[in-house]
Amino acid sequence: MDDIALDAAKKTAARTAVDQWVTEDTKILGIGSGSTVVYAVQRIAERVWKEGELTDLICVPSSYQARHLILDYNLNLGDLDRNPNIDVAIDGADEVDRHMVLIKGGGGCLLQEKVVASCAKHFIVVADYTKNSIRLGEQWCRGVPIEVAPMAYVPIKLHIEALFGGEASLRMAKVKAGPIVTDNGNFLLDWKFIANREYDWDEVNRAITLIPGVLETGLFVNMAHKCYYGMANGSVKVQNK
Ligand SMILES: O=C(CO)[C@H](O)[C@H](O)COP(=O)(O)O
Repeated sequence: MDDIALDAAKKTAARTAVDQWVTEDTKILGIGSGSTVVYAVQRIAERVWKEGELTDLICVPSSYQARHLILDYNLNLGDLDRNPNIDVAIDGADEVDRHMVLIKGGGGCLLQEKVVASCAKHFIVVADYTKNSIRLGEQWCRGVPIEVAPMAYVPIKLHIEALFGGEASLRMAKVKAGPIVTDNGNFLLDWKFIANREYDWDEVNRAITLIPGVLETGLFVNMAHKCYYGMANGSVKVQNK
């Protein structure tokens, strides 16, 4: 499947989710990050600017990327100070398992994404079909992103490896020299867990979150309400909890 077909799948999933979940009753919308969410924002802008709907909708971003998208499409920009009760949040995912546990943070925005999702009554995931797995790690090979305080990344890495095996490595920037610095000024570890080991992701998430210096993990457990996958044949598959 080439990039054009994958993009088409992302677009169909995002547009379908927006049309099913964003209504005139939706006052506050959380906006996730990544390439699939761009199509969701485009569809919202189309409904606001071409169809004259949703004119009072306030969009709360989960990253600088999301903030810029909201501004670029001239939508109403909100924030959690003024809009802490979100009706619906729409976001992408790197992988989703059969229990709707997500890996997020491939784009490095997991901390704010998890905060925004946690403030939403309904958290809706949009993705192409390559994200839909039985088990985590089946298709996504880059591990679980973990946002950490810069001075603590080595002890955290050693702690995670001792607790759960695998290998956690510091995410390096591609253009800038040195590590990626997140929107919040932190570093990212990508923890490649042991494939084929049965992990209890809720327990793993709680244990990693308790390590001093960990800000957040990219494991989203019991958060997603529904996942929309754009399929290779042009249809949309909906996964429910
Ligand atoms: O978690 C994320 C960013 O931190 C993204 O939602 C995730 O990486 C999916 O991105 P894309 O829609 O580009 O596949």
